[in-house]
Amino acid sequence: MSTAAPYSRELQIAQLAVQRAAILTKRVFHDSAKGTVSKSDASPVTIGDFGAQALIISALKHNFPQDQIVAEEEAAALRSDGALSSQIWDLVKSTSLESSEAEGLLGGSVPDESAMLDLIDLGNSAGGRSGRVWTLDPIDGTKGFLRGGQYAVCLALLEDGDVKVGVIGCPNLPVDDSAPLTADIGSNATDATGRGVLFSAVKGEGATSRPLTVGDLADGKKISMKPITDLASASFCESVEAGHSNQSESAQIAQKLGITNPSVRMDSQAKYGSIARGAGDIYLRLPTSKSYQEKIWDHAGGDLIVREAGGEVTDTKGNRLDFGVGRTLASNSGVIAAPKAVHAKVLDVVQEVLGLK
Ligand SMILES: Nc1ncnc2c1ncn2[C@@H]1O[C@H](COP(=O)(O)OS(=O)(=O)O)[C@@H](OP(=O)(O)O)[C@H]1O
Ligand SMILES: [Mg+2]
Ligand SMILES: [Mg+2]
Ligand SMILES: [Mg+2]
Repeated sequence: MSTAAPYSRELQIAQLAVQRAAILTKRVFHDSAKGTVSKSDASPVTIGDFGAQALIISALKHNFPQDQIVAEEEAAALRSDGALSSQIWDLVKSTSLESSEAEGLLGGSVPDESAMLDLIDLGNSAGGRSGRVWTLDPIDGTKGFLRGGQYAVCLALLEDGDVKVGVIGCPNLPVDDSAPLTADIGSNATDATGRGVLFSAVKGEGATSRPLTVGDLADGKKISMKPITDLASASFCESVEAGHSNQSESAQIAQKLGITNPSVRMDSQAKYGSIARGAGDIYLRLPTSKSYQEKIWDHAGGDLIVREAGGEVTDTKGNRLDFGVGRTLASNSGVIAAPKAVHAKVLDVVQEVLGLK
């Protein structure tokens, strides 16, 4: 007698929900009016972020009504801006998967505009150490999205603070797992043929990649990090924004490790997916300020995908990322992701340069 793979239903719903949301974000990218507004921390949010959040939460509520949701966006700004809200509603009501069977699994369309706003606000849970919590970044790397660079639609399931399922849709990464890591800022690579990848992982079951929206969900191929023995040939990636990661410290670390390639700067959790499939080797995110706390939706899926592909992910103190303390990674500082075989060496140099040892 065969038993279903663990979390198979959660994985299937998460993959379909991310696919549908990614279709919405691509529609927004090709539309000149992105409805960009500036949030209180001066970061941008677009109708794509709001629309993708509404569609994914709708699918989660339909399938897992008891689960908590921690998502990046909230509807407050839309409740006081009817024009923006109706722009998003136009998108949400007209975006669906081609397969009616898949649409049925997601619970079909959102009933009306007011329900859409309420769905967006269901992402306001506090998170924490107990129970099932989905964490969602409808567009990770909004700045990358706006400039035609990398961005990702990110969804993960935590159970008692532990990541069990991670799904990351990257519309602008090459499908080919062996394509070299490139910074493609402003390269107009968006939607070019051969782009769009869906990374997935279930705890204990490994990590996969597959084309984002083409083919059967069962088509996922196992991915693993590149076995590296010689750090001199390693490639490392980091944020585009200097305010998100200390790039002068990372350059010193790379030099001390003997890495000769310059860093590849790309937005979003596409960095985690890229190293998990061996297109790159190391992801460094070094804190720029003591006060900024990383958000759980910026890391949960990527943390699992890299670890299931044979990597190690810690903060700069060497601790595993702790997703059970709320909406942020309040007890962590920075991120160091690398193949298991070299992680300790990388961490050692990080701590030396940061004066942590
Ligand atoms: N000060 C500071 N420090 C560190 N991180 C920050 C900071 N401010 C914002 N953010 C979060 O960074 C998310 C995108 O960062 P990335 O490194 O993936 O991309 S980027 O190259 O920096 O754009 C970005 O995600 P999105 O808002 O989903 O785009 C933010 O959640
Ligand atoms: Mg944001
Ligand atoms: Mg983000
Ligand atoms: Mg975001």
